[in-house]
Amino acid sequence: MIDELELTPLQVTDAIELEDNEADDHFDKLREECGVMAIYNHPDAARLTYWGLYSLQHRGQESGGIAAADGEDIHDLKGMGLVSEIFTDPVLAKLPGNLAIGHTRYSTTGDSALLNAQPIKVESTKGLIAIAHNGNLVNLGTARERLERDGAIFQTTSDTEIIVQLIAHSKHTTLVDCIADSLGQVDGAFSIVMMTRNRIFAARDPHGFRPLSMGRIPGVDGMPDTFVFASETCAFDLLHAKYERDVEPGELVMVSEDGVTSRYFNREVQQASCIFEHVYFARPDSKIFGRWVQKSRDEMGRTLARESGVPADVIVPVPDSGVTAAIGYASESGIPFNFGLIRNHYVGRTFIQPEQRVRDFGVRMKLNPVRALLEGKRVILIDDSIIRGTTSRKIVRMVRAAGAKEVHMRISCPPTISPCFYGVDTPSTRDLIAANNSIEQIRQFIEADSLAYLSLEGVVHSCTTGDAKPVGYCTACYTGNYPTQWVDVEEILPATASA
Ligand SMILES: O=P(O)(O)OC[C@H]1O[C@H](OP(=O)(O)OP(=O)(O)O)[C@H](O)[C@@H]1O
Ligand SMILES: NC(=O)CC[C@H](N)C(=O)O
Ligand code: SF4
Ligand SMILES: [Mg+2]
Repeated sequence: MIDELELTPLQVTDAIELEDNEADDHFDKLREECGVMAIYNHPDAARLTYWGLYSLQHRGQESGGIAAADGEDIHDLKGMGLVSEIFTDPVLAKLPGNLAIGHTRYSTTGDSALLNAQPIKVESTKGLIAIAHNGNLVNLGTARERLERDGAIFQTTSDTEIIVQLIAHSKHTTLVDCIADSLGQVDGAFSIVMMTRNRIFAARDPHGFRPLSMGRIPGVDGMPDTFVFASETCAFDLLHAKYERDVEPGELVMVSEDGVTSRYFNREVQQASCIFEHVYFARPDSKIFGRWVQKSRDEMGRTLARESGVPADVIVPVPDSGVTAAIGYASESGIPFNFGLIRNHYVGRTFIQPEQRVRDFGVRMKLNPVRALLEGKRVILIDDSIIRGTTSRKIVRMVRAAGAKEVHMRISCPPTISPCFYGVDTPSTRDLIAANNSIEQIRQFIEADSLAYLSLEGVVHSCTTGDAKPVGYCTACYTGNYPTQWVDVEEILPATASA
């Protein structure tokens, strides 16, 4: 990892002869989101937050931070890079207190810079407030201008600070009213955790785009329980915290000396949780939106096998995100599953940070074929998504070069035709291969023998089947039907419009 970070872009590009448009591939990536974490009432709150962030590292690798409160003050520490690179024992010792919140970031609004790292701490007339946010606010221009006219001085260029500035400028008398009032004024996606010197708040936007769960660690020897909030429940397991429930869409939860209280700041809109969390972002060992991700992905694979099965000798996942769907596909089809592509786990994503002009020859470095499993075989490759198609193209070539007789590509979600404005950094419409090409054209481009995607009905079925109360999902990246009114017109113009 250290060696990679020390490579300059010049050294990387000089050393490798790039094929096709490999040089641009880091822009093809589906960028992750952010992970948030909060602990109430634990003598080692910062350390528990650190462990939680470790489990949420897949949601953002650009920067991380922890703020802790000891009843008197809020201390915070933030840095660029992975949580393991930022937080050591001496660093954690500088974060005393029983309350803490933490964040791991992949930027969606504002540069990837220390300035925009979270938690963001603001001193206001209501006291010190720190916030950590997963999601992306839309239609910010007017709110920011209005706040600036009212005398707000922004410390960052991220969307998240709007929320704390709205709280700081709210005319309500109690802090909880100020928070509820402010959350009612912003549009878009937010799963947030906030803290003051002695309270923790957790809230989700009314559509419930991003996940946020609440758990509890039972107190020992008659001590009070510890409350935990995390983007994904995989963060609870390491802390021996028990999942209690989700923070509901439009809900604001407060934990204080008086216990847990809750109120709704908006119950007017329909739930539209991000279906792509189930497809790609969240870990399969997490329960999000009240449902195990593993269960959804397995069913995506099974449904894909039923919808577009093809005779083959082996099912090969594109690791890591394609693995669970491939297991489902293999069980349903009866075709053996095997790891025909091996992932090098030491290729970290710090290597492809957006503002570094580091050119990505990452696919060949990250994935390598297992010739012994592929030679002479009819192979079905399972991946979760195709964005520009350049990665799939390289993988298909790689598998064929390793001796595969046929290569069939199956994708465990529908074609991605529209960008996301709610916290997932997909490219604009003109760069999404499926927005500008037919499935047959994409098949030709990636050089597969056949290509099929899971249907929209199939993905929704996979994320709801067996649930007593199925949640409503946002599927806008497959349909273009956005749950909020605001979209960036430039971003949704088709490729032909820019020609
Ligand atoms: O259109 P493409 O350029 O082919 O992009 C899509 C690929 O990128 C993502 O994986 P990623 O490499 O981010 O890694 P992961 O699956 O290990 O999370 C996604 O899961 C696809 O594999
Ligand atoms: N990906 C995210 O959830 C990012 C949160 C916030 N919009 C930021 O850019 O910092
Ligand atoms: S547009 Fe796609 S990625 Fe964005 S919130 Fe909706 S389903 Fe998720
Ligand atoms: Mg992948």
